[in-house]
Amino acid sequence: MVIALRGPRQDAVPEADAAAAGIDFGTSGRMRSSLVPLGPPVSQDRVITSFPKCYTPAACLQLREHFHGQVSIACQRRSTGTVGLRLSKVVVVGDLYVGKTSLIRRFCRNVFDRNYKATIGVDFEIERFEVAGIPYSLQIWDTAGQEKFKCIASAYYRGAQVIITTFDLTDLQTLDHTRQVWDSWPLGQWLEDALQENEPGTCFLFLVGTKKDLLSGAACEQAEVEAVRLANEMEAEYWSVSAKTGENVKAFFSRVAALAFERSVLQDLERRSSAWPQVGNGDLIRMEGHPPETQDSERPSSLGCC
Ligand SMILES: Nc1nc2c(ncn2[C@@H]2O[C@H](COP(=O)(O)OP(=O)(O)OP(=O)(O)O)[C@@H](O)[C@H]2O)c(=O)[nH]1
Ligand SMILES: [Mg+2]
Repeated sequence: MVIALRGPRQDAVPEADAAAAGIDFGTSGRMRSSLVPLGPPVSQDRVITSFPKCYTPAACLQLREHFHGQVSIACQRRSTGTVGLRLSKVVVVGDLYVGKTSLIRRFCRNVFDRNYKATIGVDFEIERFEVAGIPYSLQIWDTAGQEKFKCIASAYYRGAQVIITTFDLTDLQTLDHTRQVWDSWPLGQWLEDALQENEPGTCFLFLVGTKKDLLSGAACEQAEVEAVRLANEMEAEYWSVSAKTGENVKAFFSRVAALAFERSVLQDLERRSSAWPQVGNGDLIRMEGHPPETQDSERPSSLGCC
């Protein structure tokens, strides 16, 4: 089977950097290592210092204005484990022609092409950020909307931290379709594939309305009422964007990066706290005196992000 997969653009991950970081793109463009290249500092517009705001409070699952306390402390101490070395996976799904590729290209390359070129199979971009002083990278997967390519795309959904479900604000059939897909979960097409490949509750879901530039303010608000309702049902955060004008695109991906980063750090803290080495079989050692005090702030209590 031929898998159509295009790799990251060469200027994003220069081969020399990739080799230094142990990344091998081979001839297919497919990356074989999850190490992040040791490149130059990330560009200024990828530096996230404060918790990015949501699009609207009604469409948002969490209104916090700061990073989780444990995450802030871990970042200050630069004890975020392997988070800065790994790639977090973001998968963009939705009907054909809704603007998935355009959205990703606007963010990653700051370009917009009005000509439609259907995505064949899957494609990905790697985008480097610095979040709260820690390097962080997203691997953003663009999938094909055309039915005949879906089986290829579904193989790449595994391990996603974020699923971005897109629909076209000017074609509400694509929102209806998203609803049908959601309502028929666990049997509904692309969301089924994306969610089934991942543990329940481990992915952030976003619902994104595209082509905002083509609607008047009033028409957009009208379309958004329905979309926000569905987003709430899906427990997804809602955004409206335009790849053509770039409206909300950077703000949206900053939010995606910050939420995914925060969860990665919390998961890493939890993993490390549960992986303390145990000596012997665990019931032969008796502690005398008082155990050393542990600060509550150092102990991750849950993975909850609110
Ligand atoms: N005006 C406007 N047109 C857009 C916008 N986003 C995408 N388009 C246009 O919509 C068409 C489809 O965009 P794509 O990004 O290729 O759509 P896609 O979802 O990737 O399609 P598939 O790869 O087939 O699944 C193209 O002609 C784009 O130029 C937008 O924000 N505004
Ligand atoms: Mg596409």
